[in-house]
Amino acid sequence: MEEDKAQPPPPPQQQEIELAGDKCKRKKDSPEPATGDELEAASTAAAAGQDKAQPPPQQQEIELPGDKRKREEDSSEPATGDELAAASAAASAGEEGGSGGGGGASQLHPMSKTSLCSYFRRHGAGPDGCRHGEACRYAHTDEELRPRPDGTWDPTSDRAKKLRKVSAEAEEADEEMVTFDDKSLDKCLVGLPRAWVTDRLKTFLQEQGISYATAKKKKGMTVGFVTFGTVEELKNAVEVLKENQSGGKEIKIADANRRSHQKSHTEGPVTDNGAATGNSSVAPATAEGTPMPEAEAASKKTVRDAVTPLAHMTYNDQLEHKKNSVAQLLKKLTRNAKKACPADVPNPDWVFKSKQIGGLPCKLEGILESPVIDGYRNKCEFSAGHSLEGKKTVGFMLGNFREGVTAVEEPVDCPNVSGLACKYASMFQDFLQLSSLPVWNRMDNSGFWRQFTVREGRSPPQAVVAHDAETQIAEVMLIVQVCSTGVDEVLMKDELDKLSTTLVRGAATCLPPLPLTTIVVQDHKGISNVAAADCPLIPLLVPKVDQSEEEAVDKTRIHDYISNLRFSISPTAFFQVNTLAAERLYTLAGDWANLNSDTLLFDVCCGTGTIGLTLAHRVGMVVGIEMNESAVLDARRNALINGVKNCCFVCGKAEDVMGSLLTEYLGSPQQDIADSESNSEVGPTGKKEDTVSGNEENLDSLTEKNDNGESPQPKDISTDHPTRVSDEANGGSDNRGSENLEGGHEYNEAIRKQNSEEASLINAESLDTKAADCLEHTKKSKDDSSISKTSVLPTGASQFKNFVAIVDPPRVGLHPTVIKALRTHPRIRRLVYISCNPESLVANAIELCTPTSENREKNKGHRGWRTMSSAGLARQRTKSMPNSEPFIPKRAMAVDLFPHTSHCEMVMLFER
Ligand SMILES: C[S@@+](CC[C@H](N)C(=O)[O-])C[C@H]1O[C@@H](n2cnc3c(N)ncnc32)[C@H](O)[C@@H]1O
Repeated sequence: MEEDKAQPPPPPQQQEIELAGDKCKRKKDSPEPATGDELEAASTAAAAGQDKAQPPPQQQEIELPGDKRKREEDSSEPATGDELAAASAAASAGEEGGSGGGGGASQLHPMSKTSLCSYFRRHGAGPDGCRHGEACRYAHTDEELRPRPDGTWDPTSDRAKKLRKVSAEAEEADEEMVTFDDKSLDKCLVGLPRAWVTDRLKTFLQEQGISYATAKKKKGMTVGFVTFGTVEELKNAVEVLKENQSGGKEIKIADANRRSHQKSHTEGPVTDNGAATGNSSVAPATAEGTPMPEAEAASKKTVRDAVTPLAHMTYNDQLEHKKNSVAQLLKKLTRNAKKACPADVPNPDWVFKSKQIGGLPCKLEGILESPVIDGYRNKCEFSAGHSLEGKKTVGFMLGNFREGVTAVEEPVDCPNVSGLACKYASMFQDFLQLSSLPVWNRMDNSGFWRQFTVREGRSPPQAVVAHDAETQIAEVMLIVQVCSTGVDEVLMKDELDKLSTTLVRGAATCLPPLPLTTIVVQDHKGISNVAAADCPLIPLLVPKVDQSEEEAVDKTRIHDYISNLRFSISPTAFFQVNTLAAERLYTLAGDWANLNSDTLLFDVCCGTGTIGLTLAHRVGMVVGIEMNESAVLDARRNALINGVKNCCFVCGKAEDVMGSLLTEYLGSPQQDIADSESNSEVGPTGKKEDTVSGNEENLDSLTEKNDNGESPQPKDISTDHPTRVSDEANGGSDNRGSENLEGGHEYNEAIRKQNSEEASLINAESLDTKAADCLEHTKKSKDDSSISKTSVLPTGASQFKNFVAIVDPPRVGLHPTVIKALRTHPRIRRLVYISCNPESLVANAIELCTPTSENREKNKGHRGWRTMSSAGLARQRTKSMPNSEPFIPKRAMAVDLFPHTSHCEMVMLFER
């Protein structure tokens, strides 16, 4: 924080660092007085151990908790050890002060009997020992010992030793002494080498793969201050530092609080994750047009630093940096699995072998680079807000709102953003200058214009002439997020029409003209940044001559290509932001999954079906699971437009449907595989046909139920689709809150139309038998219980021999229920985990790979889970994991989908 230097040194009374639970003053003559921006450190964790390597007195700026040995200068009470011996000797020479002696408790000096008598300890009573007997002011036994006025015990006493042991054990068991909360990301590092300067600290953090927002080392002190961008970054740092010591000395992280007078004057942490993705809601801290507060103006962060913090490195260095970070995180898996392994079970082999590969749980095979390094993002979410100068701006936030940073700056010089996206952002920004409606103010949650998203789709691969990412963009979807609360409908419609005209004209007048496929308005009335999936969408159709209504509806989607398949993408569906790198990612996952025509592949968190569909030709059948209904409709449409017939997609939360789907397709986890095989007979086709009792009956009843007594007909999936769309299509209640918007009706109508259009296309004939059965099955999968009731094994499902799951969850990772279902189903032998957040991958992997014991613990509710690290929580959960064969981590590879940022995808193979 450069600006610190400009500030005058604080008065001596500000030159303090407070460590939690123990206010310890720095010496006033400290060689490095705390500057005005100094953090007041409140440490709960710094305590134990730090006092072991105390510097010479003149260097000891900080006393840490546990160092409570400070004595009043005028105290007549010596400490234990030599001082005590000396004092005792003096006492025995007749210099007894007035404080010792016997007498009743009421007359006791407050320090009397609060230290052990070293003479008595060494020699007992008698001529060479303590001659004072009961009158001795020091305690002769632990029983006689009294607590000191501050509640502590003589540190040499058994009692104190026991307490220390207990607290050390508590610390070991509960590493969460640091607050893990996104409101307390300011931390101090204790135990750093004194000689280090800030740059050395930064290098150290980088070497260890610790991401952070800001770091500062106090010269000549053992303390540094680090502000993390996210709780994940903090948790990683805690884990890594526990393992990696500097100069043989452990570095501890402790909570630190900014001095109150500093709070409004320090820069907020800026996360690395590229504001490009989601630093959406932005508001000016001041009235429109008023410059930002001094704190923000003082910020020297550029939007490039905020969005692409690695852009200053060469691409090779970026890759190296990411690979190292991933390696550090992977080591956590080994450590935690070892820690969580029950006492009555030996550590797994891979844990033993990890020593040969530097603590890694398996080989890290490197990092796949992105085929495109600049302008690769096919989706940019620009915030609408005010710049530092108070200008209405469309771009990226410079920092976090919670830290008081609300400034938005234009996306200049952010190498991950395409020129096309910048041009559209600039058009929208120009429009805002003249709009009569205000930009969103996050301070009071008011305003109209909130966010502007540019989504790009590329030409089919055969049409690509040049390898410049920009020239491949063939379709563009613009999503304008507004908040219609309290806004006059006529005015709003007028403004949106004007905006549409501006964007269409702007695109046409660019040289060369910019593609523009569709403009959609999203009406988000909530406070949070992220709009709900069912937030009303209003198409502002791009006017085109001779465009039929049906085509216009279709324009609310764009298309992109992966592995020569065409993907239709609706406004809210997830699609990897770096399409070409995603292609590599999916291919790698497919290669590791060891697929063949006997494989039934579960594509968990499948989005628009990208993974399952691109791998469908390598497997017997794919079952995709996804909670976003638009994405599921996209996935089904994508299967259709690419002629893929062996995929089906289930709409539901994986945690609600996974267990039942596995039981449906693979049989119950408890059921012995051998039994199930012996229960199956080989049918006339040579395929095994399920003869598990009850299935036929259930099949009959299902047929009955479905057909209502009529002969089987292709189903309109919109009529019994388990999601809300189907409810709407059935004339059910529409809770999208869009009835006040003409366009809301229009879009909902469009959705209905799409659904029935798809329904007429997706029928039993267009899919092969297995997938059609799956579709039938899906219709029953509204919730877990309904799935269980529908105990129909899809025709042909029993023919598969190889059951593989490829999971690609969101940042939080897989829900524990999904992990448990996958782990406890013995027929899932292979699992490929694709992760955009190695931290949550590690947590999930701990649960997948830690051996379990026959004597499993009951779930105790995990008190304190809110403050636990994800790894700590995962360890706790392994204790109640049903006894089951653990997976073994086999190989891992990082895949760089996000050049210039610190983010990285990972693929990891687990087998058993
Ligand atoms: C990282 S994306 C992966 C999507 C897809 N595999 C792809 O590569 O395009 C994660 C997906 O998981 C979905 N999702 C999030 N939570 C889920 C849950 N609990 N159950 C099922 N799907 C979920 C999201 O909607 C999103 O589409």
